[in-house]
Amino acid sequence: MKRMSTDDLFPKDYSAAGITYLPPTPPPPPKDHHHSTLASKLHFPIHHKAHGNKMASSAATTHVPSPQASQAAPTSRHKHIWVITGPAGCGKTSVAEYLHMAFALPYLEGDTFHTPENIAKMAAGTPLTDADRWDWLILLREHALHTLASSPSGVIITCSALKRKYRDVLRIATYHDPSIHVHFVFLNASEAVLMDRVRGRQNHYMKDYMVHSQFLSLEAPLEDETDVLAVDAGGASAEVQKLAAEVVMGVLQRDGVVAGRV
Ligand SMILES: Nc1ncnc2c1ncn2[C@@H]1O[C@H](COP(=O)(O)OP(=O)(O)O)[C@@H](O)[C@H]1O
Ligand SMILES: O=C(O)[C@H](O)[C@@H](O)[C@H](O)[C@H](O)COP(=O)(O)O
Repeated sequence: MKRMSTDDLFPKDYSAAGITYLPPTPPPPPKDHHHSTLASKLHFPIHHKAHGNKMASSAATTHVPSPQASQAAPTSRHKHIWVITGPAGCGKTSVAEYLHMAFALPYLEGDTFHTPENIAKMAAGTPLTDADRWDWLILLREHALHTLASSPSGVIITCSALKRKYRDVLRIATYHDPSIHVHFVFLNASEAVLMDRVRGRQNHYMKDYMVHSQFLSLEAPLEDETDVLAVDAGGASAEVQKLAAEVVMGVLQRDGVVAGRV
């Protein structure tokens, strides 16, 4: 694998490094059906939509900025790294694009930080090993930190972060600056649901038969991972996006955020 230079880590031209700043278009309307089965491995309260669920009823009252009206980003006491996590097909990209618009925060797409070797491996149907993932995770963490320098209120990144030790690599971001807070928005849905979604996705190197390997690797977050915000990702895109935005907004409100114009 190619060794990283400082220029690779902190390039002048972000687009060349795969950093995605999406254009200001609203997310597409929902086009799918609700599936409610949850991964049995999860040890956490999960944020559901508001149907007789205690967690959801408080979330339902949280005001979330609409994606079309997000010019004024909320200001925060802390620098937040929002890691949108979960196995392939759980909706990381879809949720990250929504949060990017809703909160006017930069967004780094984790898939674009893989080496060509890793992409070729996954495209050929071979799951990555721990050794394949370390440099990817570190690169993503360093880019998130670099992005915070110009966007101090926060940055959104997508990263499957399937194992606890991978999440720990991202948590090291807080060593650099105690005002940095890392949050994992864990999108929780069943293997069958994700298989269906990945099967329906076009032009992506990750094929549906890779979903099983992702679940074999998955170490769903434990209760002591207090920086995890678990969201029921089994529903339609619009529902999942809204639940994710609500948990983010909940943190920002607790953080004493001054809400921007919404
Ligand atoms: N909640 C959802 N319900 C149905 N389809 C979804 C949902 N979220 C995303 N999708 C679709 O499923 C596929 C995988 O979603 P994506 O956001 O790329 O997941 P990930 O980034 O986690 O691999 C895409 O085709 C996307 O449009
Ligand atoms: O969109 C997807 O299908 C996923 O995001 C997928 O690409 C993936 O999860 C990785 O980036 C591979 O790395 P891991 O094997 O560590 O998940």
